[in-house]
Amino acid sequence: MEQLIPIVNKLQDVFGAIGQSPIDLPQIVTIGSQSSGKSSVLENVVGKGFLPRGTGIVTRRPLVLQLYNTSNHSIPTSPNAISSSLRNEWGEFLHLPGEKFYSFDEIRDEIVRETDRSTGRNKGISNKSINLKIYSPRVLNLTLVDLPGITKVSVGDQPADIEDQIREMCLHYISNPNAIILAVTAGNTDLANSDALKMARSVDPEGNRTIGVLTKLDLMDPGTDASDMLNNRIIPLRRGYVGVINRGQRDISQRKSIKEGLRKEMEFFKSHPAYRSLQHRCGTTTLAKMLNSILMHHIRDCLPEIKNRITGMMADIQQELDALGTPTGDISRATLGGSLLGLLSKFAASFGNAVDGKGSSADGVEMNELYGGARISYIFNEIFGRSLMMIDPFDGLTDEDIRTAICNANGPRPSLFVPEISFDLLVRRQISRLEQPGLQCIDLVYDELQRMSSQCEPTELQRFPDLRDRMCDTVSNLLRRCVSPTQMMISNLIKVELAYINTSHPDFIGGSRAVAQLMERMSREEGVESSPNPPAAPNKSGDSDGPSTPAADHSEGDYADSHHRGGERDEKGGLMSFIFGGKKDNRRRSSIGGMGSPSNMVKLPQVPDTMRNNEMPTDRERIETEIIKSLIESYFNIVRKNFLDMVPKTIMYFLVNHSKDSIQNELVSELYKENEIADLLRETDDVAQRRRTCAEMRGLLGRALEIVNEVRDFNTFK
Ligand SMILES: Nc1nc2c(ncn2[C@@H]2O[C@H](COP(=O)(O)OP(=O)(O)OP(=O)(O)O)[C@@H](O)[C@H]2O)c(=O)[nH]1
Repeated sequence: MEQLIPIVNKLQDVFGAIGQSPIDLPQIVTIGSQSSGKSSVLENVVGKGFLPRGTGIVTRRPLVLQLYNTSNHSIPTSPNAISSSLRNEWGEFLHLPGEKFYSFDEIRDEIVRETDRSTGRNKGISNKSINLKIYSPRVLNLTLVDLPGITKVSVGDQPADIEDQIREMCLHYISNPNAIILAVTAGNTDLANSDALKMARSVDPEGNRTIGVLTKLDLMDPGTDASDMLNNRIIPLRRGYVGVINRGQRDISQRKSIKEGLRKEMEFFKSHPAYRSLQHRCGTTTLAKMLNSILMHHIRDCLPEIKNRITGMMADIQQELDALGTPTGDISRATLGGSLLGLLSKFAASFGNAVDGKGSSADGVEMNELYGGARISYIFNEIFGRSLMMIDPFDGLTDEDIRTAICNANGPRPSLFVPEISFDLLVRRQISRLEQPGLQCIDLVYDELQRMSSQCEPTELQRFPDLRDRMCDTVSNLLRRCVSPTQMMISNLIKVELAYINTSHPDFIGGSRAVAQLMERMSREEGVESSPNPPAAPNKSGDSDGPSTPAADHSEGDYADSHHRGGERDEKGGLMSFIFGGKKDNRRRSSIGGMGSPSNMVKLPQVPDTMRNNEMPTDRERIETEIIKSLIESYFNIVRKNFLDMVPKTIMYFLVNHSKDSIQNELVSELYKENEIADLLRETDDVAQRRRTCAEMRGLLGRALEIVNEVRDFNTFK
């Protein structure tokens, strides 16, 4: 194992430095029959005697042993860890946090105590693991698992199904594909009946991660030996078998060291006639080498992926270093001027491209969502356009308001015709309502341009916060300056509309056609209801379902036709004579008549401060209201259509195109000033620091690649 320690340490160091997770080495798990020597094998592999051993069932809970190498890199210890150079090896139990065990005898005692704590003293078992961490400069970062021995007959407090319970426990650990299975069988027992081998085969049928370990070869009957087994002849395993001799119970009682045990083991195999020719299959050192080799192959299998990660990181760092460029302090004034111009042009160009839809955003959003000019188009069509079409031509205008406006336009005497002045007044009021959405649309596009400008910042700009701030200010000022004329133009669009209500617009319904339509509708309704009465007031928005475009309602042909037809209807009288005096308004008359005969002295009521029509509208008033409404709707639709067309054009001309076309000149005239260039292109300390960190990181990654290559070419058996 010792050979691997420096290599793995080097890799771990490099990974620690570059912030990557270390290689996940396989766990080594021992399984085997009771007293076959599992704990002894593990101890020898680790090189430390700290596991309880003895006859009968000793390991009664899984022991998960995590080894941490403490040689020269960060140690995962508790906060009050003492890193004494004298006491540089210690153990810590999960169930005793913060307590350090510097003596391995004490560790062994604590394992016994903790086993008894949950299983009792009478040979009970438990699948609750004991977790022990060993910190040492002489170990690999490995996890080893010692499991209770497989037994068939329950004794003491053991449950009747002890065999099944232990089997389940073992299967849990050896099923992990990252586990190397040490299937321990005592040499002096029958290999064909080895529980360990049977169990290992059930989870690793190919034998890729199983090593057969034969213990107690020193206890075999004289004249017998394990050469057939070691030669892989009895139950063949892909990785074969290793024969070992652990310290016997007497050696342990006499406190013989592991080192002494290993020496005795070597002597035994060298002097034994059957094993002399099987040295490559004998001894704890051979087992350690096999483990080494497996670990090394595992590490090598991980290397291509690690290498990929490192080269990927290197490319990123190089890219960042390129973006950070040369320190500006080292650059001549003339070159600095060129760099500044370059940055300004790059920004202006990418802003222009973003507006025109030619560029791509720095953060690559163009595949997932709309970007740049496309967002402006969305604002025009989806936000402004849709909202405008949603406006009801009679928004904020009730039939009652219209009636009052008609009365007011009439003045002291009722008019003979539908008073035009009330249409003029009301339609202006409705047209004014369009201004606000137009102005809001400017704000939306303004925000969008601001957003685009921040997305267009070249990455190099991050180095120069002063320049970045000044560029932001310049762009913001430019955009702000463009906003006022745009607002003024949008307001003017409304003013222009209000300046002249063009009732001879070809799309306008006109008075005659409005009347004609109403007549048509009334006669239709009369026909249906066979009612002699004039129709009740239709709903607020006339008889259309909602706002509709004038073009859809009345084509030019319709218009001419309607004039004609309207004229015909006029001559026929009917409704027109009803409106303009042909028919008597009975209700009004009776109401006036109700004011009493001159013979009675009537006291007039007081004149109220605020006067409104409080009677129900007369039929004539209802009809007048309907006519005014269809005039308003028709004219409003004409203006809305104009506005829908003109607002985007105005915003594009005064705000978007103007800022796009003048951004480069603006930036240069504001920021390219001989005496300010050096200040603008001064890097902040953290940029310099970042460049240093990147350079260091690049060095580290280079070193990591070297190490990875070294490990790849390393020969474990040299
Ligand atoms: N002579 C000799 N004794 C051994 C050998 N291996 C183990 N022993 C002894 O066998 C007994 C059992 O050894 P352990 O290592 O505790 O066996 P285990 O498989 O861990 O035992 P459980 O955990 O109780 O199943 C101990 O007394 C060891 O000293 C060996 O190779 N030769």
